[in-house]
Amino acid sequence: MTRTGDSGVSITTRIDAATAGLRMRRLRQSDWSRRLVRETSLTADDLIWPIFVREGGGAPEPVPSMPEVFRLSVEGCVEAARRARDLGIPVVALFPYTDADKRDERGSEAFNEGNLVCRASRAIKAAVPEVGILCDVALDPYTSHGHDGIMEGDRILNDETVEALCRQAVVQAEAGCDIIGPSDMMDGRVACIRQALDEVGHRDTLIMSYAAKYASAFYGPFRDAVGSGGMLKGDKRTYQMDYGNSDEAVREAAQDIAEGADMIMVKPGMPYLDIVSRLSREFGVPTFAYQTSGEYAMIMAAAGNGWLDGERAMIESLTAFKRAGASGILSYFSPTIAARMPRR
Ligand SMILES: NCC(=O)CCC(=O)O
Ligand SMILES: [Mg+2]
Repeated sequence: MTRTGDSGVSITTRIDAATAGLRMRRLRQSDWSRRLVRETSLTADDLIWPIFVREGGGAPEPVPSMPEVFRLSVEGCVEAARRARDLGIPVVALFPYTDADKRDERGSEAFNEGNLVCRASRAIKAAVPEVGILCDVALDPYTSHGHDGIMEGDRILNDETVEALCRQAVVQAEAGCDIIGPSDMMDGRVACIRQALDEVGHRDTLIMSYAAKYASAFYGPFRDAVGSGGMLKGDKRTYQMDYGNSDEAVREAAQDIAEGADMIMVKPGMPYLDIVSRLSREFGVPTFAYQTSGEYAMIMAAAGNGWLDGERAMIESLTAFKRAGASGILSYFSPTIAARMPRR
């Protein structure tokens, strides 16, 4: 059938003339052609799975604001690491739930070589050595005020905090942690941590710096998960970045790379894809994105209400990180996704 416009010229002729015969929809007409030309795809190799560890044994404990996410015993973490290995997920990231009675002003529990993260790390290394372990370096899981550093009045002290972070990094590396993830946003911490690790012989321990970590509303459920929700006094805007800034992220990343970061990270993820894209292109250093607890909770809540297809939304969101230039993603969806993904 030939349709004609007002002038009597066929629409087909007009479109062909205007597009020089190029019809973009040809490539989208079937599943095989879409698969054939797809530019970006996701595999289990792209995933880092953040897990929450708690004291005691027994069943996994649900995190109310993160449906289907649980706080695990040390033995549960070992099970999770086995699952990661079986699913082809290269790395698990450990986050401790710390009871109020183990927290203090200076976050001393961070240097306890028998703390939860260290015990979980040792247990995983012993049982599942083929899975990488990432441990955050920051004091917030251990401070009574919920800040990432040491406080004086209402100020977070940079240099005193960096000294503490170096001790924390060494304790974690001693416990088998493969990747140190400084998430504190103090200045100069990457160089000091690198030096501290090297001095005690941990030259091969990697550093993935949270280079551009924004002061964000998207961390809310995570703070519940690790028990710092109610504790935080004020906010983190004097050390985490202002969400209006992009050039500043470039300067932050340049600094961390110059100080010895092997990999960099942007956090949060979905609202900051422009930053992921900019940093990955600008530096060509492996760049990761953290799809935060708030992003996870949004998708899960909407899916739980039947407002969107959760399965499709999670795959789309994670693929978008790769399209933006991320080498990989820290995501609470990791095991669910990996179970549905082809292995490279
Ligand atoms: N340093 C780790 C985090 O702050 C995670 C935040 C989140 O998942 O919301
Ligand atoms: Mg910095």
